[in-house]
Amino acid sequence: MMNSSRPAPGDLVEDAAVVIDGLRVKRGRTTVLDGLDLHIPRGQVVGLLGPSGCGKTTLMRSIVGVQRVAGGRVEVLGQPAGSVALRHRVGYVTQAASVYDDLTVRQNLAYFRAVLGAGKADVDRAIEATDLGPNAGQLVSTLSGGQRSRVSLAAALLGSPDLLVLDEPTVGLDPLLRVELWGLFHRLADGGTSLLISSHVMDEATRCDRLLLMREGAILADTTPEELLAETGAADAEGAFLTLLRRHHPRHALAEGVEDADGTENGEDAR
Ligand SMILES: Nc1ncnc2c1ncn2[C@@H]1O[C@H](COP(=O)(O)OP(=O)(O)OP(=O)(O)O)[C@@H](O)[C@H]1O
Repeated sequence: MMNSSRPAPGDLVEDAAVVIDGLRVKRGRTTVLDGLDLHIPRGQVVGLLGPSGCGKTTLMRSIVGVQRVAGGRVEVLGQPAGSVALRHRVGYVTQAASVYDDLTVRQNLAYFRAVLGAGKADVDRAIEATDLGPNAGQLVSTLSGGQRSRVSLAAALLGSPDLLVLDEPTVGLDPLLRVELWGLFHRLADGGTSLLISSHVMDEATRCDRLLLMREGAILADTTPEELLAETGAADAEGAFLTLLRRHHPRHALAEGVEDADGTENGEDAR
């Protein structure tokens, strides 16, 4: 079933990395999330996919505890989101690289390691994991966009957090580097880390263990890549997402003229 990982009343969710119950968030005058329920399993790579502005960053900010919420419950690793006990257990990489331009890669990581109180060996481990060895002595201001975002990722790996929340970590990276990063994400998950990774590149969906497809603040599907394709009959994640959109918003302009996975026109009566 598509929503099998959502918590139902009475479900055992102790095993979840994140449990969200009735989350409501307003940003400015907009209600971005309006009663969202979610259950993110531990030790898996979970993709959060959806179009720009659907609320992915807002959801991630709520999970890491930096978003003011209007209602509901967000529990992370058994603690309320944002609690002090989670400070070293949750790593968050925002879309904008949050490292110092006037320090080298290694100096940045040494600084964040000291702030976190992580072991000294962590710096080399993080540099190696993100393939930044050749750039370790380079000032961040002189790095390419992709290299800069890898420095932020390296900083998030310091201290080996139990949950990594990564907001579009592969944007601007070349295909080879993307594949390598997805390999790293899965190695981290194999070692027990839980990862929530947002993207609006639909073909990255197939690289995740589980998928959350989001649209206008709601979770359209909470599933696996295999289930998603089987259930929609689509050939790829993009087609599957369009099929789901049409089911939920049959009159949606986006769907107009788009062919369904079965080759039929996207009219109101196609399903
Ligand atoms: N500070 C803010 N004040 C008012 N509205 C905001 C604010 N930040 C975000 N929003 C609105 O909240 C909605 C969700 O934004 P959010 O950044 O969570 O989307 P997103 O799915 O992460 O988008 P993207 O993929 O483009 O980063 C959008 O409609 C956005 O315009």
